Amino acid sequence: MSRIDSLHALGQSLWYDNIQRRLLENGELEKMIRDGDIRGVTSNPSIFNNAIAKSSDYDAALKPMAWAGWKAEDIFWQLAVEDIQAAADLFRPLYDSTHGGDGYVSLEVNPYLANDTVNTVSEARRLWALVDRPNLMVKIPATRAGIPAIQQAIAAGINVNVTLIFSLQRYVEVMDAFLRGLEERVAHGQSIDSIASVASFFVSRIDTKVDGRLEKVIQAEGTAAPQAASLRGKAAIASARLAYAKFQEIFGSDRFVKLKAKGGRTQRPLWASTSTKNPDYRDVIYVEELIAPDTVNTVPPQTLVAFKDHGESAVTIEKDLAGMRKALADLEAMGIHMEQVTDELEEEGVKSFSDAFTGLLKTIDDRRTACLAELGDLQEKIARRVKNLTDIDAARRLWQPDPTLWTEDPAEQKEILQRVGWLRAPEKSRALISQAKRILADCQQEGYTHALLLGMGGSSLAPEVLRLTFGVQSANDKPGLDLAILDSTDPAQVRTAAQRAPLARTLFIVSSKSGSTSETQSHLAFFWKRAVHSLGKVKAGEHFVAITDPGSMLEKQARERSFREVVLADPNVGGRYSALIAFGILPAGLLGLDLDLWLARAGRVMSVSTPATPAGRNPGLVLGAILGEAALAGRDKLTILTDPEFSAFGSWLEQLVAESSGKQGKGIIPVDQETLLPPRNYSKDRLFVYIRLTGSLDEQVKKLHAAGHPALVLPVKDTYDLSAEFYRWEVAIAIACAVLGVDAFNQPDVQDNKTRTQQKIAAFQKSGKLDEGEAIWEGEGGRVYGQEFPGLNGAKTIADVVEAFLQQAKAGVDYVALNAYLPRNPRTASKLQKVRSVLLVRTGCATTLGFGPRFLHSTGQLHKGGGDNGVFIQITRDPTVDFEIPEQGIRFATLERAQALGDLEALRSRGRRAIRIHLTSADILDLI
Ligand SMILES: O=P(O)(O)OC[C@H]1O[C@](O)(CO)[C@@H](O)[C@@H]1O
Ligand SMILES: O=C[C@H](O)[C@H](O)COP(=O)(O)O
Repeated sequence: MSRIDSLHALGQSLWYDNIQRRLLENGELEKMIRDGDIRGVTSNPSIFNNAIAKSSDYDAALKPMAWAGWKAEDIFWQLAVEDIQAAADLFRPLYDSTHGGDGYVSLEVNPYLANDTVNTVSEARRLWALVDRPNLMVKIPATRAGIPAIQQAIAAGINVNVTLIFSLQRYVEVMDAFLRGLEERVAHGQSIDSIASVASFFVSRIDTKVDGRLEKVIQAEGTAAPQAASLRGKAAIASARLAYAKFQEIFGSDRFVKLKAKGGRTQRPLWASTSTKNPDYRDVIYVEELIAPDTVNTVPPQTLVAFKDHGESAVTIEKDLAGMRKALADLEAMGIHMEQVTDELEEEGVKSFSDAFTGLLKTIDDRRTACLAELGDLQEKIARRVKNLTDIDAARRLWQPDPTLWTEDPAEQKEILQRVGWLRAPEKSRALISQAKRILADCQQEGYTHALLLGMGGSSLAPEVLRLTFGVQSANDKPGLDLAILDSTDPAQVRTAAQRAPLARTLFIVSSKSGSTSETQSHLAFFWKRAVHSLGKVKAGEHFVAITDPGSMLEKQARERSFREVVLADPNVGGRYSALIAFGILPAGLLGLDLDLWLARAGRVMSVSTPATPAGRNPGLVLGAILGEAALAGRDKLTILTDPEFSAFGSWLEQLVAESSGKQGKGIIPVDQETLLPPRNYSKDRLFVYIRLTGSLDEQVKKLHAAGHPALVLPVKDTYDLSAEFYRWEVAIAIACAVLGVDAFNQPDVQDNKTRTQQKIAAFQKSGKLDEGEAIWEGEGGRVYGQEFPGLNGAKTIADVVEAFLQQAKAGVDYVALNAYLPRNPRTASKLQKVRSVLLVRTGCATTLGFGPRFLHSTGQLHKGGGDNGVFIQITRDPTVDFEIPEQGIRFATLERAQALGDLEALRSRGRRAIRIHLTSADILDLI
């Protein structure tokens, strides 16, 4: 039997005098409950001050409320209630199994109200309703004004933990108030069997004060000094033991027997303030000396550790009661009057909790102000917008979904009804965990080492972010599969993907919601043929897994070819919102991620994104309000900054933001991976967002703030918070689109590009060549296609062409998009990044970089459907390798070029400023 079990066997429950978000989030509190260490939790304003002011645990939760314009006190109660609810939920099984005997969590009323009966009662009612858990105890101080409040709260059916009890006399009043409350209920025919209460008798503080007085007597070295010395450390235990005797008397009386017959429970004494303050005393003295049936002892962390290590259990409460009485009498005789002592303690107790509360609110207020500064000139707009989103019931309408939140168009409305399944993904996707684990375990056992995911946009971006963020993790004591993605038709890139892993050890994941995406179908054709060729048809199937919507063409193909597994996705989720359903979960599992933790992190954000959450606390809703308002105010270039650990995140976010918002001439332009320059390089069209893990960009972000740029800092704790960010941003974008008045779930301009590409391929299949059109410029190293523009004729070099073309770009309004139909590899990317930085400084415009055809499934929608503020430079080059796409009569290079031509044509059909620069012998760096 553990030391704590022994204590419990004697009738004393140990509660924990501490709460902290970290303990709730990292499973520590849950473990303590499971291990039987604690049977309840108490909090007070000092504990919350300690928890909030001395940690960064609450920063992420505090931000949206600050941005939404909440006051410090409202922020505090929201945070406190969340912790109390979470703890109460963890204790619920204990509460249920003990039929309300234990498993309580206490939350104290506002300490400023300690002398105000009426407001204490209404505060108790407010907290009871707000926390809404049967195992809550509302703490009410046993001040004079508190006594009637206790009675009224009990009569109202509220569980009460009476706090700050120091004197025997007051304790008797507390018990009386409790009984009166029960009696009142009985008189009104109300039940009393579920009402629980404890009376917190504060112990160590009595010794601290009495010992202080004794010390003076000892210092005076008079005749009373030896007796004073012998009385040190006696007053607290004596008072508590006598209090217990009163408890026995009152709860053994006929008065209580009557109530008991109606189901009334005793109001257990709870020994509070039981950490040892004087290091000369045993560190578990206020536990060991007060052990009794029907009691609770609430201990802070250090006392719990000490008791677990060396606490001794025996019923001690009745030990030497006569001696206890004598000790108190001796103190009186010495002029140390307990009534005076306890009056002072009560007053000081109220003051110290009020001071802690004041300090706490001040800390929250400082943090709130700092958060508000991140909004720059958007502050008022955001507060107004969040209020408006509350008024229009945006969260409920998102979850419902009510399509009128986004659109009046009946066809769009119909589609939206099947597009918000992702909201419940953190819960629903739990069903996929065992499947993902099984596939990984089987593959590991069969000697697979690699996976290649074939997919575009929403079907590939999240898996790639996962691979880049987490690397290959270990699962089942072996590495997970080394996953790569292929989302390019560039032949060199197809080759790289094919060469990366030996076919015999590679699992191919064919990922497509629609099942018919042409790039994915081409990749499937290519790799299927290779697999059949080297492994034979039967074995080839074992190397393929499909993730797709039920009934898709891909499902059919996969079944016909006997794929190892066909994972059917939730059809009520659109591609770019699919990171937390099968499209993201299976790859995450194959990489070896801890899927329980992955979904739990997203689940935490989900729990504060529901319609029941106040709008200001909903992290995605507030972020959406900011994104939408910023765009309306001309800050439509969402510039994504991250610490290196999160650097891949932006490529997923690009699609979510651009494809959701970029339509009907509106849109938010995601700017990812742009080199961060000093603030003078930016205009008023920017909204920066910094996903902060280590703070490597703190200094630069500070400078942005100082220069008046809005730059939101979103703190993350570790890489597993990525799932929480996926979820937060999905809500945010859905809300931002509502603010902008666009349908967040369709991509009306993507098809045009596809159709033009298909036409070009059809023409190629007839004539054997692609019609590239007439070059508008031809010179050393390359050719240029598109609409002529001023300055072109005088251009001698490609750099001159670029320079002249970009004369059209308006600083602070336009963005310059570099769209490269080239292999995406580090060398090419770094050259293009260099070009990008030069163009940023030269034009004063935000710059983006996309690789075709990948970006067509990401930012492509915005390029065509968004505002006319894009200036597009396409870059193409003839490939050095090429492969046939089986059964399609074309090669990859032809498909890639047809896509580039279709893209340019689609842009120009909308009057966009766009050229294609075809590099013959010139290098990418020759563009600048
Ligand atoms: O999963 P699928 O159907 O292959 O689609 C891939 C991508 O293509 C689009 O439908 C259009 O670009 C995206 O929305 C989507 O993520
Ligand atoms: O409910 C618990 C009390 O608030 C707590 O035990 C006070 O302890 P202290 O006297 O150590 O502050």
